[in-house]
Amino acid sequence: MDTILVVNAGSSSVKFQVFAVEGEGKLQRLIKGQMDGIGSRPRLRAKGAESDPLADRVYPIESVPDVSAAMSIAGGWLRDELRISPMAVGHRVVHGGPQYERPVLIDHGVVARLERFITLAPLHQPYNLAPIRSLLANFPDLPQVACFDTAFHRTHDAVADYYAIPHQLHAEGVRRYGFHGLSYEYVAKTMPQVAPEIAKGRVIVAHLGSGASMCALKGGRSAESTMGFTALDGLPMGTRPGQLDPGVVLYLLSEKGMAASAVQNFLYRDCGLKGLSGVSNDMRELEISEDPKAKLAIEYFVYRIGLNAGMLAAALQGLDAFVFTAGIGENSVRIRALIVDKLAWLGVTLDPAENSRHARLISGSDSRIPVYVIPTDEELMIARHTLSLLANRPSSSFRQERVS
Ligand SMILES: Nc1ncnc2c1ncn2[C@@H]1O[C@H](COP(=O)(O)OP(=O)(O)O)[C@@H](O)[C@H]1O
Ligand SMILES: CC(=O)OP(=O)(O)O
Ligand SMILES: [Mg+2]
Repeated sequence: MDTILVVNAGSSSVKFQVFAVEGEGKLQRLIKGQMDGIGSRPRLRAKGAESDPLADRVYPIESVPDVSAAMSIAGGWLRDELRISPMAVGHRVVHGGPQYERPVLIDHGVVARLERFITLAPLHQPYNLAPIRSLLANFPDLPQVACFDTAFHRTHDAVADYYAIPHQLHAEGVRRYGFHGLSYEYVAKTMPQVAPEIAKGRVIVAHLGSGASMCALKGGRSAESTMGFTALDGLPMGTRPGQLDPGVVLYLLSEKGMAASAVQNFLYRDCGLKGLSGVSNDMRELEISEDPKAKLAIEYFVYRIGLNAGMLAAALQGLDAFVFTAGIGENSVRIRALIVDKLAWLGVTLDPAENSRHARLISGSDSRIPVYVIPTDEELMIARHTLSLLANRPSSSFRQERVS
């Protein structure tokens, strides 16, 4: 059976999925798993196509020191116990810089170019590249494809991606990119089945997970995003502040005497919901906390989403639908209700019963525009890209290149 392995490596986990390639390029999910708790309590968990449990194993902390080690344990399990030998591997790579507008087949040159963006995505890029390097070293003939969070946003009007700084810096790549593009692409591709007429129009998608951003879609293409040069900008997130006056960074450097590396760590790991609440970066814990600062963190999160919705509606010159996705957007009844309340000025209303049962359409029957919940699937998007890139190669003969 031909299979594609998809890897989504983060700072403390490696998520993976295996898809079977069926006739006419159809993909069937076979395995969904993750190795998390790297550096704390390493644990491999995986389920089959019917959510049947396939593995749940805990490892000694010293045997899984980093993402590469996690990847080799998960890879060994897939290869040795499940006899999976993929014809290709697709990876989520968060930063593709100005050059990559679409997924690309990986070679050493690609890896070297992507390494340049490590400082622009320190929470993601090093961990995205670690499994790529280790597979390239161990299986040099195995086709690997990099799929970028930034690529989907390359359809912005040029003016949208400038900062008001001297032009030379823009030419060097200091510009707005936008992230979560694989998630937005999946939602944009799903919209025509959900609401064909609206999919041609103006839609705001709110990807609310550990990282959070919003995207303005016009006719299924990205027109604006709340994120910019790095995944720090825009909405407040689990541990990142979102929009911040650069004067705050100057203050930390000059008044607090912090080194640049300390500021980087602070902005990526200690701010956002975690910093503001002092309780947790996890929305579930904030929702059950009685701490007034946890309530403030939720209020701030919702407030900023409301403000940014106004900005994106202006970018689109109107709005035909609003979509929630990712961990918080797909699961939190309360946060969705609070956000819809912030959209009341647009004539948006909620159907509380439909919201409570996580229906696809959660707006009220009198709402001026519909509000949807569309669960995202970045891994399926990566598998689709990987397959189509392989199929379009001039000399595509996968079977010769499989790992044996
Ligand atoms: N039932 C829920 N209620 C509220 N928040 C939830 C729920 N389930 C998951 N989340 C939140 O979703 C976030 C993680 O989202 P996810 O999309 O998985 O992020 P990532 O892929 O970036 O790790 C966490 O803040 C988590 O608390
Ligand atoms: C780009 C980004 O913020 O990704 P994640 O939500 O996975 O942290
Ligand atoms: Mg995510």
